[in-house]
Amino acid sequence: MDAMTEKTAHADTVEFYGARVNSRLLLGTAQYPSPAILAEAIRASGTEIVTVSLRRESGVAKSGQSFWQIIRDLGVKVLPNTAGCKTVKEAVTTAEMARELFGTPWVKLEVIGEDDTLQPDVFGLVEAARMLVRDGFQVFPYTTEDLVVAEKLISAGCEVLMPWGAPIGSGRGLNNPYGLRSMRAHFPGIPLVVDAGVGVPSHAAAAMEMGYDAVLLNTAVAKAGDPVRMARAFARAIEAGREALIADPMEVRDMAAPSTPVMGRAVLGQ
Ligand SMILES: CC(=O)[C@@H](O)[C@H](O)COP(=O)(O)O
Repeated sequence: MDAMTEKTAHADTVEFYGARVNSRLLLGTAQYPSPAILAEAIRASGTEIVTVSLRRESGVAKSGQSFWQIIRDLGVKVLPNTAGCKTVKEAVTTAEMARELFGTPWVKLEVIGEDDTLQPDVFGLVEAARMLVRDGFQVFPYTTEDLVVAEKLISAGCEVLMPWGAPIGSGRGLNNPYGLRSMRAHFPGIPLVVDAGVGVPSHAAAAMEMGYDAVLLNTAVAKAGDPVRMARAFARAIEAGREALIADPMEVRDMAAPSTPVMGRAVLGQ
């Protein structure tokens, strides 16, 4: 990389609702073996935004306190989520409580429509997004790669979209690369974040190579044998994928093209 490209890559930040961050990795905070490992994984990931479930906070009062202290000490931005909410009413109420508790207008909006896949109820999602935006929230909707739904979310006032890679916790990676590519092409100016289902760093790198602005993940780091090392691996993969995109990858071709040009003919064995 020449000095100029290096400078450009380093100045490469991303903006969500006017907040500019350097790291394109957003990290979930559930299911870590211990609060200490969670803190170390957050540090190793270099993330500047962590997503936090209100249910977890209010459910476990005591560990909730130390958890909140850890997040505060790390100085990262908090993106409260409505994880596990299945109705519009539940999601909106959870978002309102989260705003009060965490003091941020940001909300990662999940309205879950189905238990086996935990896929979004996109009808409820659009309705809840509309209500929350009207109420002053800055909504990060967990959605599918459906372009019609995406248009409706944008009309509702969402300035970021978070299509799923695969079902939450599945680790399957990018189930529908075609759909995700179409979405990127269709919304060139909207920050797009692949959220959920990412299993290994190469999945995250692939999302970045497609032109996604960031990746949100939780289980792949929290459930790794060594979450701290895995957090670091994801950070590097996301940087590599982003750098590759900026570097403008070669065209894919069907036929071979010799990478070593041959001039003349070698005369051997005489
Ligand atoms: C923490 C959170 O917001 C999850 O609901 C998110 O969608 C991440 O999913 P994975 O755990 O599959 O990475």
